[in-house]
Amino acid sequence: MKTIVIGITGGIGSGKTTVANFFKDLGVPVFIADEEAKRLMSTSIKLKEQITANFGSEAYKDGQLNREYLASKVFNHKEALEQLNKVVHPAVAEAFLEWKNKQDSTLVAYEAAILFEKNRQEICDYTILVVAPKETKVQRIQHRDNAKRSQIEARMSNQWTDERKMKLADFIIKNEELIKTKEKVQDIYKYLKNIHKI
Ligand SMILES: CC(C)(COP(=O)(O)OP(=O)(O)OC[C@H]1O[C@@H](n2cnc3c(N)ncnc32)[C@H](O)[C@@H]1O)[C@@H](O)C(=O)NCCC(=O)NCCS
Ligand SMILES: Nc1ncnc2c1ncn2[C@@H]1O[C@H](COP(=O)(O)OP(=O)(O)OP(=O)(O)O)[C@@H](O)[C@H]1O
Repeated sequence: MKTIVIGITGGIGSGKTTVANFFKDLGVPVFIADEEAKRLMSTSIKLKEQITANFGSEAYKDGQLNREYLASKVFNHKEALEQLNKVVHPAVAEAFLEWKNKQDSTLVAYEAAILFEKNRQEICDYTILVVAPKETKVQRIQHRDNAKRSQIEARMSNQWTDERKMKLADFIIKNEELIKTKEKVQDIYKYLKNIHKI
């Protein structure tokens, strides 16, 4: 039977992982691209070599991915970010396909910050865009990661605006009140189960 892929995306701090976790609670297996990217960047010899060649040996500290260093190199330099995306994204895409084939579920979810930007909706049957006001997103990330506003805004500037992404999404979740977000996830889940007779 065909596996139905729900793509979950949204800007930094919108609440993608929160939405993905609500799907997980309903039994939907979730692939988190950010996490898989970091796992591969820490374990794949080929990726490690490519990243070190492009960004220098500081990209790894004691064998571990130096996230702060890489973030400082890429989020204010479009070409550097493109360079990193070019080596990491194909590896993540391959890992997703392998993962998908192993799932014993008709519905699976693919959560990624960068989805429409890289035309990854092509691998999804449905897409969900998670949105929240800019100030809310900044405050969530400041609170969660103790990040500076300038660092958050640098990442935002490498992502499409919500308005641009809204035109492409099948479902939009306005993630403000958590209980409403949870209900919306349940509604989408029921709708998909119903139309696919799962
Ligand atoms: C530079 C890195 C090491 C910084 O790691 P860090 O733990 O600080 O951030 P993390 O990966 O958890 O991402 C947090 C948020 O940053 C933003 N972000 C991450 N990667 C990108 C990107 N390529 N383009 C735009 N925004 C991005 C997203 O909003 C994301 O949700 C990491 O973001 C990275 O390797 N990014 C490039 C690979 C990538 O695109 N990963 C995302 C999914 S494939
Ligand atoms: N509706 C909400 N109300 C209050 N806090 C929320 C809500 N949604 C998410 N949060 C909190 O905001 C932070 C960011 O949420 P989450 O990690 O789900 O976002 P994300 O889009 O996956 O972030 P990132 O882009 O950094 O990966 C988390 O600390 C989360 O607990």
